[in-house]
Amino acid sequence: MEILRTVNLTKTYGKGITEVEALKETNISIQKGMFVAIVGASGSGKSTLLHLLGGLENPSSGEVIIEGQSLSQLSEHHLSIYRRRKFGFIFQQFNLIPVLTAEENIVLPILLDNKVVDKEYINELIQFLGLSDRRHHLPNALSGGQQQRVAIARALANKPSIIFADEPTGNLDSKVSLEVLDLLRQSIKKFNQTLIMITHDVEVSKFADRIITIQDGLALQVGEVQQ
Ligand SMILES: Nc1ncnc2c1ncn2[C@@H]1O[C@H](COP(=O)(O)OP(=O)(O)OP(=O)(O)O)[C@@H](O)[C@H]1O
Repeated sequence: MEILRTVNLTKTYGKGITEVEALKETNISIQKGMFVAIVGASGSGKSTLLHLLGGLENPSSGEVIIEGQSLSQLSEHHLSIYRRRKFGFIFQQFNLIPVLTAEENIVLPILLDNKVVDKEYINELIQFLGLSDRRHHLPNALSGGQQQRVAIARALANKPSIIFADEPTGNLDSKVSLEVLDLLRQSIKKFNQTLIMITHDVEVSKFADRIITIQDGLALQVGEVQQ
């Protein structure tokens, strides 16, 4: 089942001599439950594509359609609610709040959304991500891999349908990277989620079910011909 589709999606930054066509007409379709890697050289347009798919930036033209809902038809206010409820974001920087414990960081997005914390699910997440004995620690008492696992738990806490990850293992050594990727892959299967992840690392992209390559702003789904 398709969860996300783009229709002639483009993004241009700047005007005149500073104009950059960061994303050329892109038509991709992503199936529910897939782990999709976006790969390409530096400056090829990976972050631009991820930010458009996740509703963090507006396209210059074209549309992002998620489960039948066009993001551009939502007001700024509704888009931010939609993003908070439907999406999880993981970045290279863990962005944890230093004065909150691991567990408090994980449940923060739920509290900010005025929702009741599903304690059983949070416990399951904490256990699944191997954080049970670290839940009351502050971020600076955690290793890089543990901090990224907290950031992953935080991204999964609101049970998002799609997780967007921008080089989530970029700050981790290779052994820890593989562990984190394996956990991410397992968690999307366990919680029936879709993962869209940027990487420039070929080893990392091997974890994915599908690959979108991007070159000079032109995105192609591997194995599929763009119309
Ligand atoms: N806010 C912006 N204003 C102007 N140009 C931008 C902006 N953001 C990105 N660009 C340009 O758009 C192009 C694509 O950038 P993007 O960040 O999407 O690439 P990337 O593949 O994610 O790169 P990297 O791997 O280095 O992070 C680049 O030429 C970049 O300079």
